[in-house]
Amino acid sequence: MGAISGEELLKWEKMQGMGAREEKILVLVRLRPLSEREAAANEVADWECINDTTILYRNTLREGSTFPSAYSFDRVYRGDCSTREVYEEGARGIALSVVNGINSSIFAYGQTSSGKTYTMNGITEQSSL
Ligand SMILES: Nc1ncnc2c1ncn2[C@@H]1O[C@H](COP(=O)(O)OP(=O)(O)OP(=O)(O)O)[C@@H](O)[C@H]1O
Repeated sequence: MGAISGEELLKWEKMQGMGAREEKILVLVRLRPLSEREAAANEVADWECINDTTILYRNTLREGSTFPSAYSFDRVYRGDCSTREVYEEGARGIALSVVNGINSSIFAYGQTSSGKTYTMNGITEQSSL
């Protein structure tokens, strides 16, 4: 993994808004692309990433639900983002902060098949490169 540089720490603090000393929890959301099976069944994604921090939820199941809801997070990764990008921007700083003696943890939360294992295995592989 290597040591964390001052530049990386600054970038990490910037991502957290007011700075790492004030913000304790960072919430990153990664959307996964539709699987081949879902695409073959003409399913559509209810979630859409509209910028780096906001996702829209369109409830296609509920009739009369025409207005999408917007949710903001510290960082949102769209379905075509690579695991490398998620690692570099979202996880590397946290992993390396441990080397600097900062207690940190990364955990994945989401419904079944949302990509927790894929992402956590992927960032672990990236960190060992
Ligand atoms: N970003 C992605 N790009 C491509 N495929 C993905 C991505 N995320 C997940 N997948 C694929 O989607 C499927 C479900 O992912 P995964 O097993 O990681 O989900 P999970 O959240 O760990 O599920 P569970 O809670 O059931 O263990 C897998 O086949 C995985 O390869």
